[in-house]
Amino acid sequence: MCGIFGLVSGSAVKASNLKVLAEHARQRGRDSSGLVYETPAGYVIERADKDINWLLKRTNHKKSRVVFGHSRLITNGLSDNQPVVREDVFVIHNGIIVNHEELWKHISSKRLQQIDTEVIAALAVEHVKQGRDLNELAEKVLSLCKGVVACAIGFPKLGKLMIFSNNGSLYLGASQDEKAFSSERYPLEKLGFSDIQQVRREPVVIDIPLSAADLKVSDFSKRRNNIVPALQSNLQEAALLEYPEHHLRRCTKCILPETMPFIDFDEHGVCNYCRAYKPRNIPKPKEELFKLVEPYRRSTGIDCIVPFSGGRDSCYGLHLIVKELKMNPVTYTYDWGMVTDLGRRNISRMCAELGVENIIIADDIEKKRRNIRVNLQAWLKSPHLGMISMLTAGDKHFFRHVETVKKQTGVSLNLWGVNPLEVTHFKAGFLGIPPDFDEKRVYMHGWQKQIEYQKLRFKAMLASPGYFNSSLWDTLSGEYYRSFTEKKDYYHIFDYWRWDEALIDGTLINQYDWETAIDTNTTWRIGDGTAAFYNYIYYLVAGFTEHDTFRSNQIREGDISREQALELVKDENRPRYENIKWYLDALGMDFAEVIKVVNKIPRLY
Ligand SMILES: NC(=O)CC[C@H](N)C(=O)O
Repeated sequence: MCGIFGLVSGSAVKASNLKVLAEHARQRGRDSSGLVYETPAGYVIERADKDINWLLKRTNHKKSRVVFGHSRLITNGLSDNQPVVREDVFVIHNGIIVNHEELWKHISSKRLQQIDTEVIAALAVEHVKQGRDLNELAEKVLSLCKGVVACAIGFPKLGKLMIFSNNGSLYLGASQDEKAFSSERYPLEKLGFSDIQQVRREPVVIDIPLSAADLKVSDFSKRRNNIVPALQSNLQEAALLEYPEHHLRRCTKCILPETMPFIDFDEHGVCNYCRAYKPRNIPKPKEELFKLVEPYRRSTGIDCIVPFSGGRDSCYGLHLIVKELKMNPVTYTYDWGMVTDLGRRNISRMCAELGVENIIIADDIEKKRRNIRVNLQAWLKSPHLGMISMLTAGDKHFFRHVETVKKQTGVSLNLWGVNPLEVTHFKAGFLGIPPDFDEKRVYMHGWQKQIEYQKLRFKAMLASPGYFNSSLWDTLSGEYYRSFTEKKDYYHIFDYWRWDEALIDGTLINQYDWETAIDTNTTWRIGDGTAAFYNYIYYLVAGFTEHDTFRSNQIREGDISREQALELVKDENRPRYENIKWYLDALGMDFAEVIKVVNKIPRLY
């Protein structure tokens, strides 16, 4: 999640080395930053709600033998920052402690900050005060905290630094006169360390210059936007959301309605989506996959990359990869500012529980959200169901960074946990693209199709000039990577394991304490901050959502009956006030204003 790093040297640390470590940490989050460095007058801590590069230039650590840093993707406690300080201890932490509120009940000292990381600092202070062995601290922290903890705890008055993790997102490089740690292996390799170890539960204690002086802390904070809005309840506002019943004609076999783009019904009332359907949830023998991955297995270190959104399918996929396939994966997450807090917490839960490293590539979240905002403003001027994809275009860089992660880890095998029943032809259908029933998942799109798509979209963009804004490059380049990067060495887990909803939900919730949403009963796409909003629009205007397409596929697979599907979507299509509000808050848009415009869009029925 965040990037943490540090250098401990016999002489002044090299600025160029520090730059390599900081630059890589920045890839993992850049909402704010912090540094700790040693000076003759003691340890100085500087924190800023700015980029780590800004802080590095501003701070005077040229002569320091010890420098630690944090490049943060803020998940908890907007007004606090890392390193977190309590008394004589500082902590830099990557991960989310999902039970931190609960833990405070068992800590005798008072909570002073909002950030989850503070419990680690409080436990450390308590531990030292009780005169306990420092080595036992790691086990204590890890046994109490749920969720990823990959951290460094500094005790300047003892001349010690301790590092440990419960998921392996921490590496230590050592040479004769220098030690460096980082959230990932790659920057340490770049620095030329030949001796690199992954640090897990067994803590590593490093000597740092002893200092009797108190920690000197300074903050630079100017942020005005709340980039981690909380879920809220407001009955008055929620009442603005409409949920009209309708009596659309539906397919007699599945539940797709007549407003579905390109739908037609035969004389029995069966739709073309049903007629063209080829069952997808019929797994091949597992043994085939075992054979296919055999050449990629390694005796030590990671052997595959698991693209990991934190949603139910990638979470269950990870479970299978570790527990059944017995591989040693690293997860990869792209955070573009629309991963919900719940999604982030579920990533943290799964990685901690399975002891799996998480490589996160976090974009410039404020910028990405600004991009969505200008596109939503343009959309609201000329609402068009085929243009909703403009609001989710920013996440396509996910595909570009798969390649970054392959390069940086030197691992080529990708194992995807993509749900085979998740096909949403209608999104492009509303733009005028007919469904391609043979389409394969994830990595398929030809030139011709792209050109056709871009032409239609360009035409729709002309209806609202606001679309021609600075985000266009981000959209187009993301789509380019999505469609045209050469894809190899990948397999789909659900081609070999049947996708079974009850089993998946049960496993995740019971074995991993996986969190579900407060405003819906579905477990699908609850880690995606955009889904509640666009499904609201689809339902209101067209009378169906993604859920109708998904449940229809389940009917065709013989998994559920038509009656069950109708009942399920009646519940799943209900407007999700809390998440729609979160989405608009994150974009800095007014809920009532936006919803009033959406409510006025002419219906397709
Ligand atoms: N992304 C992270 O690893 C976040 C660390 C910590 N939970 C914070 O908010 O600072």
